[in-house]
Formats: sequence, C-alpha cells, structure tokens
Amino acid sequence: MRTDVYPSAGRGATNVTELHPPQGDDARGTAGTGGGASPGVPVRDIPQATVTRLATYLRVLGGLADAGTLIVSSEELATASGVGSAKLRKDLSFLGPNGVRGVGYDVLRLQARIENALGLDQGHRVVLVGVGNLGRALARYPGFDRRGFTMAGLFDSDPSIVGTRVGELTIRHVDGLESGARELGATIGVVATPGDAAQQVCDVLVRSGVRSVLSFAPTPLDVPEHVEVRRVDLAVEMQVLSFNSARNDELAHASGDGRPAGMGQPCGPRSTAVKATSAPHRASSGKSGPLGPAVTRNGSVIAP
Ligand SMILES: NC(=O)c1ccc[n+]([C@@H]2O[C@H](COP(=O)([O-])OP(=O)(O)OC[C@H]3O[C@@H](n4cnc5c(N)ncnc54)[C@H](O)[C@@H]3O)[C@@H](O)[C@H]2O)c1
Repeated sequence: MRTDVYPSAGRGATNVTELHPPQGDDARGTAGTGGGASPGVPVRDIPQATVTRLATYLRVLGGLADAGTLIVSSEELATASGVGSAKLRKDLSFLGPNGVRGVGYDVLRLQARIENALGLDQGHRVVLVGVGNLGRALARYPGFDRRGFTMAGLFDSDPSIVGTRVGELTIRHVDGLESGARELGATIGVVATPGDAAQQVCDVLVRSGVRSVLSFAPTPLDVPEHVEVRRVDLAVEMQVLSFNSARNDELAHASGDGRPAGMGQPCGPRSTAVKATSAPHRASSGKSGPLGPAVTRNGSVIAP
C-alpha cells in the first residue's frame, strides 16, 4: 500500500470501505454524493447500515413498480426486504414523512424519495477499467442501467482487445482514461484490473474527476479525502456465509432440535439462503412475481 500520495486517506481511512461494511448504526452514511432534497434528516446523517438497507428497499420497490403495484404496507415491504418492520419504519423516517398510517407507502413516491437520498435520481455514468473475465461480465450486465448506472466507457491496456466491442461499447486504450472519463462525464470508476495495476488506474480515475471508485482488485487503494472507495471481495462474503452457517448450526444445537453443531452441513437445508428460498416471503400485492428474488433473514437479496 502506498501511503505517500494521500497521507490523510488510504486503508482504514473513513472513505475506504469494504463491501458490506460493519452494520453498526453508528457509522454515518455516504449517501451524500447526491440527493439531499428529501425533507428528512440530511443525507450525511443517515447511518451507513440504513444506507445499505435503503438500497435493498429500492430494489424491492423496483420489482413492485414493474408489477404495477401502487401501494405497499410497511410489513410487506419489510418482509420482502428481509428486515423487521420497526427497523424499516426507522430507516424510512430518515427520509422524512412517508406513507399513510393504515394505508401504506406509495411505491413510486417512496422509490423516488430513496433514489433522491442515494443520489441516484440524476443517474451515474460509469467507466470500467480492466475488461478481462470479470470486467467483461460486468460490462455485459444489463441490470445496472435500470438502476440508474449507465456503463459509459470501457478501458484496457491489452492492445489485442482495444478496439473490440463488448455490447454497445468499444474498448478504449487505458492511456486515454483520464481524458476519456472526463469527456464521458463519469462519476463512478470500476477497477477490474489485476491488483498490481489497480492503484495506478485509481490515480488516473481520481485525476479525471471521478469521486467514487468500486474496486474488485485484491489490493487496498489510497485515495484523497474527497474520493469514496468501496472494495468488493466475494471471498469475504463467502466467509461471512460460512460463519453464519456455523452459527445457525450452533443455535439449532443449543435449541435442541437434534442437529449437530459445527460446519458439517454447509449446503444443507438449514442454509439461510435455501431456507429463505424455500419459503419466500412475498408482499401481498396479489401477484406472485413482483418481488423477484428471495430474501434472506439478514436482509441480503438472493438474485435469481
Ligand atoms: N473481489 C472479488 O470477489 C473478485 C473476484 C474475481 C476477480 N477479482 C479480481 O478482479 C480483477 C480482474 O479479474 P479477472 O479474472 O477479470 O482478470 P483478467 O486477467 O481476466 O482481466 C484483467 C484485465 O485487466 C487488464 N489490465 C491489466 N493491467 C491494466 C492496466 N494497467 N490498465 C487497464 N487494464 C489493465 C488486462 O488486460 C485484462 O483485460 C483481479 O484483480 C482479480 O483478483 C476479484
């Protein structure tokens, strides 16, 4: 890790987070990149854990809106999001008055309110650097667009793929990243290069004016104070799943249902995801499909 360039940031700095950061409600959110017009608490004061759940509510609301559902109760929305309804009401209270007691939430209105708080209402233009196995898969994913993220530019250093197309986009050489990202109006940079190239790529993104970086590289990144970095590590996610599975076994053992404690059944029917999938909670919109993915007890949404 370099520490010379941005001495006030870097690993452990408050603006560098791992995917699924500690869920403590004390951590203040980072939703202040946009929005802020909600008549509730200023977005900078929304706890990070709430910000994460707001993104989940937004996904569920999107499914409801697609299915033509107009109103959803807090219980339905909470169940579909995998949280308790009290927590959901508390989360939504940060956005100001929402919903009508005994009636529910206006789906489109709440969607717009959350988008505003998360800074999504203007949309984001994304440049992706490193169009290898992972980058290519991300570049092809159609789901970003409908959630407000437009894949605007692809960059790589490999001359054998520069000039080739992925979907609608032509891969550009990374030498043109700084001017290209600026010209494309990129607000988010995705780093999918090998670790040894990630810092250099990140520096160029920062110089181009990008203020949010999502990195899949296994190395920590140093960034100036005004830049937000999130690092995604699927191995960490699987370690969390592994831990939860072991904990569930222990709880089952302690409650005497006869199942052995320990990690002996990682794929068994007690896995959180399988259990949630086998008995998914659906909002009673009268339609079976609008909520799409099944939801785990702890709030993660399992994509279909
Ligand atoms: N976080 C996770 O869960 C996770 C999962 C898979 C992969 N990864 C990481 O994602 C990264 C990409 O993995 P992959 O399997 O797609 O690798 P890959 O080798 O298939 O692709 C890497 C791409 O980056 C390009 N590249 C290399 N140096 C570059 C530079 N300086 N500028 C621009 N482009 C450059 C290469 O030409 C290649 O196209 C790796 O760092 C890998 O460790 C993370």
